[in-house]
Amino acid sequence: MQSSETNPSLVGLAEEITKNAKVLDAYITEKRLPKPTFASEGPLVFPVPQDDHEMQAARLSLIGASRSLLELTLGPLQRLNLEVPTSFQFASALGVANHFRIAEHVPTDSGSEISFEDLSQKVGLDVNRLKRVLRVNTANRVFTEPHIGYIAHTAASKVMLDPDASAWIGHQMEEIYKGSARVIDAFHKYENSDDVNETALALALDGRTYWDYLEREPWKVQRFADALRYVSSHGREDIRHVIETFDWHKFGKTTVVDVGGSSGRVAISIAKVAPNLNFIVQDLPELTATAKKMIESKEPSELESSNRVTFQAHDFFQPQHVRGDATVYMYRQILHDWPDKDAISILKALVPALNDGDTLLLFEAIQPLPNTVPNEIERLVRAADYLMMQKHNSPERTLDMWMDVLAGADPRFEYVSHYTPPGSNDGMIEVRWNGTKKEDKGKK
Ligand SMILES: C[S@@+](CC[C@H](N)C(=O)[O-])C[C@H]1O[C@@H](n2cnc3c(N)ncnc32)[C@H](O)[C@@H]1O
Repeated sequence: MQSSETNPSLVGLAEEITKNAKVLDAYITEKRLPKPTFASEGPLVFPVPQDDHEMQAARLSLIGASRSLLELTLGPLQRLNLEVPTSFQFASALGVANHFRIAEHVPTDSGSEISFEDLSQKVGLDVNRLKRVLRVNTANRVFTEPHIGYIAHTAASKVMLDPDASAWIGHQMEEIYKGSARVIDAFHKYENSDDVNETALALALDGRTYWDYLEREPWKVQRFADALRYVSSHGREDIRHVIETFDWHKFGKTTVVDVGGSSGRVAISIAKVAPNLNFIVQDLPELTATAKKMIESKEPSELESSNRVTFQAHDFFQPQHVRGDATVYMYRQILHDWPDKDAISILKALVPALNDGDTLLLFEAIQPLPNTVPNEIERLVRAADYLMMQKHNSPERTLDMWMDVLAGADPRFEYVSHYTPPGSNDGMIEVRWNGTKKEDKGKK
């Protein structure tokens, strides 16, 4: 790490901010893109395309330098004693606003507003509580109070009008957030357990694993699928980073089994760019039923690719029964939900279906080593790993950790390649099944 990163000066950071802000502003002006603003007409996504790596790098530098400048200016004491604790109050108040669907009842026309009293009637929340919750949000630029007693949208509050974005906030604030609050309790109670039942989130969910909890509350299955759809189509989690850079044609005409494929969104996206591939999407019975309904309601334009996608209920701990037609088995963001011993069991359950030369694709984040990526990325990847610990007692894995899981499952899994596209959180690890390897070993 450069000393300018560990010991930056206020002016040096301000200059870096100015330099990158000018680059981005010139680009936005030249391309006639909408200017970023807090106002309700503002774009919901920073108006620079994801695949413009140069502009995204300028943006990342601007965010990084801005955060460093803010943290230095606050000073360590104010940052840790005030800024960090206040941030979870903002998160809580956002969760309340989202839960009561307040955004849907605030008029969206530019310049229009609604009184607290009228809003209280519409959302069914006591006016005093509503006012206090919303004023935390307005201080965070989610909604605004242009006149005392009246509420209007900002660009940020309009995010909650997207049902998938709202599902994501609901999943985070009504499920994940509860687990974050129980980490200390879980550490005391379960010490160094790596059991999926003994997590901070399980403590918050009456001892149930997240998947058990979902199974008993079907509408939350739908919300989780919607939340995944949202997060997988934005920013670093956008599945297109990997899908559009991977060579799907090399498999020829074949069937891909997407194990734990949720509502089939990833399979359908791949089917669009890979006309040679058919997909079987496997998931828990509740999700599979939901997915089938979602497919039926698809736009005609989506149907061409979704026709090549079928659904099957399958528990991935049970032996894989799709064999023969299928030569590729894909697991996207599956094994990161499981501690090593369970991830190994999941892969062992695949082995009976494999023929020599079949491919296993692990479509997963490959965790970078500390201090090898900009702090802005480091924050995200470490938070993701911490979340996996709270939720499933599982880790986000480095490449070496992935290799250990594969070796633990079966020595006949042979590493072929891995990569993480620029700007992507997801990576791809390609593995080939070498069915003759064990026999060779046996002859020795
Ligand atoms: C993090 S999600 C990933 C979903 C999908 N692959 C994607 O990338 O959007 C994990 C998925 O695993 C599924 N799942 C959990 N336990 C399962 C099991 N025992 N058998 C099959 N699927 C399971 C969940 O229902 C969920 O859809």
